[in-house]
Amino acid sequence: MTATHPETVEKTGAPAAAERTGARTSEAAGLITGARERIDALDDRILGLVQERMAVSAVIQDARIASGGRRVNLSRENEILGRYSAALGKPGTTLAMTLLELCRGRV
Ligand SMILES: O=C(O)C(=O)C[C@]1(C(=O)O)C=C[C@@H](O)C=C1
Repeated sequence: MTATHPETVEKTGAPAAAERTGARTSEAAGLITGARERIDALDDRILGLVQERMAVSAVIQDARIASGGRRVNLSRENEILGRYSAALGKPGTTLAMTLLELCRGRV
């Protein structure tokens, strides 16, 4: 919870746009507010895709385990880590490891 300076609180009780965004002009505050809406929409899609990935991964793991195999397939994980690393560098590797943990749990 962040404190709001009393002068920035409008009658609605909502902080002014400048306070919400950190901008020093109303133009910048308007741009930031619009761009944040786009980011929220993108994050909604990313979260939906992560949940979809988890569901597809579970289908694969369940089939492999039911056939007598193991939950984890390290050579496939290395392929995935390589793709994320090639696209995004070291943080991509971290992101891929987080996705894999969400999909198959901790190993
Ligand atoms: O591709 C597989 O074989 C999967 O089981 C999916 C998945 C993944 O989420 O990408 C999950 C666990 C495995 O260790 C490797 C990859």
